[in-house]
Amino acid sequence: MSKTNAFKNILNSIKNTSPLVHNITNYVVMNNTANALLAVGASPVMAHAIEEVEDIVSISSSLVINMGTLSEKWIDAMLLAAKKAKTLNKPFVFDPVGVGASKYRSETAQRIINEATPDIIRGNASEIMALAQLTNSTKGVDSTVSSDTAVVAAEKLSKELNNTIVISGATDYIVTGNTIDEVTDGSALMPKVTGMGCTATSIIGACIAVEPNYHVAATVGMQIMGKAGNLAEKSAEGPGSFQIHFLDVLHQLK
Ligand SMILES: Nc1ncnc2c1ncn2[C@@H]1O[C@H](COP(=O)(O)OP(=O)(O)OP(=O)(O)O)[C@@H](O)[C@H]1O
Ligand SMILES: Cc1ncsc1CCO
Ligand SMILES: [Mg+2]
Repeated sequence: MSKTNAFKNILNSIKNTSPLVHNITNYVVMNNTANALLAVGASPVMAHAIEEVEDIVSISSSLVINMGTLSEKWIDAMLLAAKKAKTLNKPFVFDPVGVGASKYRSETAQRIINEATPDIIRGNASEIMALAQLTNSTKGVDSTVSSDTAVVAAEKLSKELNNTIVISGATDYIVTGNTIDEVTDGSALMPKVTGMGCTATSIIGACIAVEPNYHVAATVGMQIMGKAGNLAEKSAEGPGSFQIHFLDVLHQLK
C-alpha cells in the first residue's frame, strides 16, 4: 500500500466505522482529546474506574493509556485495562507522560511495560530517552531535547519490546526495529498548546483501531496531526485560536 493510500484508507475507515477508542488519560487533556477523536471521526470514551475498565476494553476497538496525572487507583485501573486488552488482542497505545521526571512516573511506566507491553509507545524525545534509560533530560512534561536526539533510544526500545516507538517533535520519528519513517509537517504553535502530544497518542489510537499494522497506523496518526497542524496555523493568531482551528481542520481532513 502506498503512503498516500494508507493515509486515505485509514482516515476513511475511521470516518466510516467510527471506532470506539477507550482512553485512560489525564485531567489536563481529557476534553481536548475527546474532541479531537470526535473531529477525526472516532468515538471516544474516557473511563478510569477500576470497576468498569475491563468492560469498556471489551467493547472498544483500541485502548489508549496516558499517565499524565497519576495516582494509585488509576495505576491499578491502567494495569487491569492493559492486561485485558492483551488478553482480548485489542491494540494498546501508551503515552508515558513525564517519565523520568519522578521516580513514581518511571516506576509506573516500567510496570505497565513489563506487565502488558504496549503495541505503540508515543512520547517526546526526553520521555523516549528516559524510557530507554539512556539519559534523563526530562524537565516535566515538555522535552528539553530535539526529537533526532532520541532516535537511537527509540531503536533500542523498539527492538527490546518488539513494538513501534513514536518520538514527537519538530520532526516526528516512527521507529519499528530498523524501519524509520519521518513526518516533518506540523506547527511551532503545537508545543504551545497543552496536550497536543496526548492528542497525537489518541489519534494513533483511532488509527490502530482500523489498521492492524502498528507502524503504518502510527505513521498515519502522526501525518494526520502534522497536516492538521499545518492547516490550523494558517488561520491561527496564537495558541488559543490554533486550538479551535485545529479541531475544525481535523474534521475537514480528506
Ligand atoms: N516545533 C514543532 N514544529 C512542528 N510540529 C511540532 C513541533 N513540536 C511539536 N510538534 C508536533 O506537536 C505534536 C505534539 O508533540 P510534542 O512533542 O510537543 O508532544 P508532548 O511534549 O508529548 O506534548 P504534551 O505532553 O503537551 O501532550 C506532534 O504532533 C508534533 O509533531
Ligand atoms: C501539563 C500536564 N501535566 C501533567 S499531564 C499534562 C498535559 C500535557 O502532557
Ligand atoms: Mg506528552
